[in-house]
Amino acid sequence: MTTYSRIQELASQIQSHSAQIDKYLSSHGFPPPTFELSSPCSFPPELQCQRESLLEVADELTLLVQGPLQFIMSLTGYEHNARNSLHAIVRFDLATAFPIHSTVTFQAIACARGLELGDTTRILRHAMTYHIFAEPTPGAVCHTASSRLLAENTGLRAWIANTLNELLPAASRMVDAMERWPGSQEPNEAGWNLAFGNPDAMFAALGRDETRAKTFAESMSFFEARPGLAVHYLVDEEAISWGGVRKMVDIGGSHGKVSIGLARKYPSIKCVVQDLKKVIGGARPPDDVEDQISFMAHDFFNEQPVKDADLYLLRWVLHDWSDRYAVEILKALVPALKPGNRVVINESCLPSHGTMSLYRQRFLRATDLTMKQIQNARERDEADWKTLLKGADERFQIYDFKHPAGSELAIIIVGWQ
Ligand SMILES: C[S@@+](CC[C@H](N)C(=O)[O-])C[C@H]1O[C@@H](n2cnc3c(N)ncnc32)[C@H](O)[C@@H]1O
Repeated sequence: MTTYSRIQELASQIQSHSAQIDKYLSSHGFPPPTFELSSPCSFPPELQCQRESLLEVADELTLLVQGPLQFIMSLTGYEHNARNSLHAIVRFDLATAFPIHSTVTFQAIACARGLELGDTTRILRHAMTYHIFAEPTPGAVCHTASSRLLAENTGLRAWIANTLNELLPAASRMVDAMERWPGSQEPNEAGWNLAFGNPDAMFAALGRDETRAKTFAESMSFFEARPGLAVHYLVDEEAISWGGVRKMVDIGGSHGKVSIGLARKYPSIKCVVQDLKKVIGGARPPDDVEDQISFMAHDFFNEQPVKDADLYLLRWVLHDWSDRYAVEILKALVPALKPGNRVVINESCLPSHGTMSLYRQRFLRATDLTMKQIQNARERDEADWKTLLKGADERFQIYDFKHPAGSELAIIIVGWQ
């Protein structure tokens, strides 16, 4: 009997997944993916699962074939520079320095942006190793699908700028912050504070810096537009029996995206959107749901003033805070709660041991580290959510953890006894 090694098994799975993807693309009239300028910058959403499976096995194969030594050395020795050429491309706006369909010289790009020729060439040639720009003939530069995306997508550029201006310096000081403030739960004792020599918590500090706050806001708008964060996962009747909800409070609800979605779907629901005064300022509901939505300035560390709601929502709020502060936010809600009320927490839920492949966990675990690096905040798994709620008040009872397929956020339904 022939026995196959793991790398052969993986290679055969790669073959099978790629064939299925190819078949779907060709039978639906999509071109096969290439790095060329004309290649679409994303895949049809129906291929999401198949692509994830392919990426998962391809990742394992790459790591196995590299071997531990080459893999660790590549991560530390050069992969970090992938971000640095991208940083330069965004900072100096190199992707818009020449028309999408033209081919120009390195010199022309350097001149267009007032940069030194040698630096420009080195940055671009490094980026080209990731198929960001190409050099079709010696000394000539043209766009690829990736560099075109950088030229045309302002949200993506804001995302990169925010990540590399704020998050990368914070990440690089995480271990120093761990040494200086071991186990700290304070939002102003994180890598970000050491990186910028700033004694204030990142969100507060950025709020006072108009330019950085604008880039942060644009980058979050871009990030939130991803399909995995769509509000329909929460607004669907399958997630929560919204039909029976008379009044809900969207705590830290920003400009009311969820409430607007709910009000449009359930004409009898009333929603109060709470956020900080500076965020909610002159916010007004859209005309078609103005009778159903109201905005209220409220700091969620203070006692919840709306006492007659039947459901309180915390969407994507608690992961911005360490347990010490998340408990305070939950405690401030307690005086408003009555038996039969529900609290819905819509947040990431880290997988329990053995329930998700290491490859698929990587994004979630990386996000968890980012939360630590910026504010000593965190992502949580089911056990962490239980501990957090019990720590706030024994009367919180978790009824259900829902993980809608395709959603990046779990729906945690909590009752009040
Ligand atoms: C990551 S955003 C989530 C927004 C919204 N819930 C959503 O799902 O899109 C966190 C929100 O918490 C708000 N926030 C931060 N500190 C707050 C506070 N002390 N009181 C009320 N809202 C606050 C922010 O202004 C922001 O709108």
